[in-house]
Amino acid sequence: MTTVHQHPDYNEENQRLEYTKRYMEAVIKTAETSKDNFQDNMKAAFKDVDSSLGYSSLLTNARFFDMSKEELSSLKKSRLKPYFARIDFSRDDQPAEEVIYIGKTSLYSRENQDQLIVDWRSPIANLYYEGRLGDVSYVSNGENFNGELLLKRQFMMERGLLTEIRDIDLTTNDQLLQETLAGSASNRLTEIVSTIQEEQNKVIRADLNKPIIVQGGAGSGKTTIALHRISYFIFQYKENFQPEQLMIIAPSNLFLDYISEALPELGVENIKQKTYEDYVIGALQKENIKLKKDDKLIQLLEKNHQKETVHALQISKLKGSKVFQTILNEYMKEIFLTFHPPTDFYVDKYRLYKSARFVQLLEEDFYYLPLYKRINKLRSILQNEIKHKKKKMLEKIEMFYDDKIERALYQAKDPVKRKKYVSQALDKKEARLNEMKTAIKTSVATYMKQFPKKNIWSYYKDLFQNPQQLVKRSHNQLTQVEAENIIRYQQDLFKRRMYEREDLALLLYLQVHLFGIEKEWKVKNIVIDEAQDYTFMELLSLKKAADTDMFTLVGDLAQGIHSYRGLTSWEDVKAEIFPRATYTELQKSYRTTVEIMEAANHILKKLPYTFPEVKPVVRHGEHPQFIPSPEGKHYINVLEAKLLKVKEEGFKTFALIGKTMNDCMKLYQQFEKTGDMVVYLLGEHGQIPKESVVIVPAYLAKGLEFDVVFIFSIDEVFTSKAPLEIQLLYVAMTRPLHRLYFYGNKKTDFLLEEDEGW
Ligand SMILES: Nc1ncnc2c1ncn2[C@@H]1O[C@H](COP(=O)(O)OP(=O)(O)OP(=O)(O)O)[C@@H](O)[C@H]1O
Repeated sequence: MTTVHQHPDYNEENQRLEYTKRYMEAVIKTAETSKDNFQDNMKAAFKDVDSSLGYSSLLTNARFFDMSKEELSSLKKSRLKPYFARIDFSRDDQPAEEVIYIGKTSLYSRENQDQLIVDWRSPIANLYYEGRLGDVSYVSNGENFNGELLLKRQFMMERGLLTEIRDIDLTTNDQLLQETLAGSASNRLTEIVSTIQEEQNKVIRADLNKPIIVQGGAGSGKTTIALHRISYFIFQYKENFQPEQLMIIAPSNLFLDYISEALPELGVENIKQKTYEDYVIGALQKENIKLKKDDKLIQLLEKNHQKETVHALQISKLKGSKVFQTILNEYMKEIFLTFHPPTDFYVDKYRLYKSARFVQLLEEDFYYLPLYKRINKLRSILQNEIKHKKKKMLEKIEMFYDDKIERALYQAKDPVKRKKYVSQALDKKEARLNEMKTAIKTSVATYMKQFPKKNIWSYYKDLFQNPQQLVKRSHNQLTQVEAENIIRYQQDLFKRRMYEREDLALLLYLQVHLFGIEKEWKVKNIVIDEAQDYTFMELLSLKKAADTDMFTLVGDLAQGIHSYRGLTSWEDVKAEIFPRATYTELQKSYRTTVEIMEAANHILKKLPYTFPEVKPVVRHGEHPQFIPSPEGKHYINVLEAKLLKVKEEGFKTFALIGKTMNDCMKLYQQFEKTGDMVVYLLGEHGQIPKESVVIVPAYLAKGLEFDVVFIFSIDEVFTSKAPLEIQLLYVAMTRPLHRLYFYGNKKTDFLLEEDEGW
């Protein structure tokens, strides 16, 4: 094996690294103290360096020394590994070749603005991810630059020292990737900037002004690249957007906790992170909403699930489907009609506004506003109108009576009569003026009173009153029976003052169109992980609420365990919600070994419909293994013995995955009773403890990964009768990085064939 010192350029690279580290130190120190100290800090950093190397030429005054807190913090983080790659690029239009060092953050020379380290997100760094040696090009600020890529080099470093230099030529496959993947999961996602693959890079850097939908197999890096795309977005648009204007929506708080570790590394920790429920509850400003437990999946997994469950699932599917878009749109048309005034607007006897004009403003001019906001606008328009005409209207009355009085004064001969007439006219004038003043004060309020004043909750309840009406609103897409079922189901919920998850999207859709939502819930860019688990209506209402179509949707239909309500294809989402979206598929998987992925692919074939096979990057490991488990106390002993063994092998994270939470609780209790090991039972809201053994049901393990996974069965077995169970098993089998064990009574409990050799 060659050592790093044997690389022909070792000395040059080592010096470069030393120089960069020292320069970084001086910059960091200066940023932390005062910019006037830069020279002194530079002197201190290079004090023991041979002056013949020419570093003294750097000791000129810093012409530019501004650094944001974020820049300083990322610079500090990359002290021990300032860069991970170098490319040499000879641009066609320039005589000298450029030597570019690529790192997680950029570093400029304060003296001449040279880039000592180029950020991985910058345009030229794209050559590292996409370029092969030879003719290449890259685009920066819309301009194309052609040239030749002469060198592509990777650096391994430990504690700031070079441990390996690797030159990538046309034939070497990506060893760095292989090595990275062979490492252990510290239970969390990390950044992968040095090993991003070409197909992944395309997603990360895909047009930032367009939505993107990524269908990617298990372990293809969807979560990881979605986070890198945000990081890339922030880098490109840091001048225009605050991180708070970006948002990640993830399936559970557990999942948010899981990804949270990768966020600071990527400089995106300040973005909004929410579950869908939390987002909607926040946007509706209804913290105390009583949400029914979202347990339809769990009920479906129970051995003898009831007819009601099937019924409830059908309702979920309908409520999430685009049929409800039609229903809600029709419903809103009806609501709008209740705001068409039957009469013109009068103040006293004066007609100030025609109802037709009112309707025109409502339906056309203020079309962009939510209904109740339009009504507020119209109220102000009427008030304004009065304000402008008030004086004139009062004057008209005054003039009318003054005129009368004057005529009486000149024309009436009899002084008594005249006096009486004038005094009556004066009284009348006074009375009319008072009437007018009252009308001026009250007419807007009176006029507005004819419109309904309801809140979102009563609108929502009114939607589910009459089955025929619901069928009609659905343009006959719902049958009478379906409509009756939905209404019965909803009224039962309303009686208990409850809502369920599927109501949230519909409520949000109505809220956006009728009342609008506060600005803080509008964002510029949204990333949705596990997007296959969302319904059509959820995605649609989110787009409307956030007021952007700039979505990055990543998901895997093969893992669609919520497909009873969620998506079974991306078609409608692309065609009807995100027509501008680019669609990409990722079929290569980076998480697990060939052996485990093959076994998982084999299980997926049992589904009645097909998904393209996921291809693992070539990394071999042990075959998955079935371990027959004895009954009773022994069960835990055997499991613990195996856990200890794999721990000794150096693996760090372990999950015991069961089919249901019930089975997980049973295993957990057995551990508590008879086991010696500390294990954690993961729930929806938990956090994932580091370097420990966790017990988790398969549906919650979705999206997570562990070094070693045991899929166990105590009372619950996987059957191939329902696609859901096959998908759930597939999800569980694609969680491990290195090892997979099945732990139960018989192989067939995990849909494995008895005669399979393992
Ligand atoms: N280019 C890469 N270099 C190194 N590691 C990678 C790369 N791409 C993905 N990985 C690793 O592969 C694993 C799977 O990635 P990730 O969890 O993002 O996949 P996913 O597509 O979201 O998976 P799933 O759908 O199964 O949850 C992670 O450990 C990630 O760090």
